[in-house]
Amino acid sequence: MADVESDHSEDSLFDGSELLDTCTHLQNLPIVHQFPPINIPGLHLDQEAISPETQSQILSQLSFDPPSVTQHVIFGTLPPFLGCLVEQLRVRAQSYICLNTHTKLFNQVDNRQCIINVYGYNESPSAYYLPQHTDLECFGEGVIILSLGSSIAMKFESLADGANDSFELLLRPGSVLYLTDDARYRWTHGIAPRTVDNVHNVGLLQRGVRVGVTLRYYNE
Ligand SMILES: O=C(O)CCC(=O)C(=O)O
Ligand SMILES: [Fe+2]
Repeated sequence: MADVESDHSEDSLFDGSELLDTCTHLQNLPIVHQFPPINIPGLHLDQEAISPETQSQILSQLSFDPPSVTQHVIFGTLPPFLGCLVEQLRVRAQSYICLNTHTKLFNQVDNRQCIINVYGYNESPSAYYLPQHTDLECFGEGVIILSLGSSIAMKFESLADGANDSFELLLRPGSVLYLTDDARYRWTHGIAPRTVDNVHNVGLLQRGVRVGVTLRYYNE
């Protein structure tokens, strides 16, 4: 009897109650969609826009020192490693984004602003947290979000009175999310503080270190 008890306590990662807590926690995770589950004007997700090689090249140019330095901000001319990529995305997006929207995203006279954030630099859920928000008006309409390094779920919430609509969308490494129109102004976006995503038709995906590159225009 004594042997059985000591075997159990030494080998088990969880006691019974912790295991139950973990299962309940996983069951309560929201479903993360691989594709937008509803049609929101101005929401475009290009799942495979940036090759693994280009992602690595960009990541090799960036350094962070978390928790004090988790962000870089660039105003005006983009460094060549980003400028070349934006030019490739501009050409690529012509095939599936209409001219009016494409102009909002890629052909404005204002200066560029680019903000680069690292997520998941430690094990804490809060290292992934981005509060729900709409981007400030001064950034103009077209918002481009590149995801590098690891997948993450971005949450969208409708601002329409009483609508209470929300969903989470998987942003894979190498994907590009474009926000204009309703997606830019009538829905908020953010990232829930979690370390795991429960992805529809895939299952649980552990979040890793992700770098988000957000490109906008800046009208002073
Ligand atoms: O880093 C991201 O993925 C998104 C950042 C964002 O939404 C913002 O800077 O406004
Ligand atoms: Fe944003």
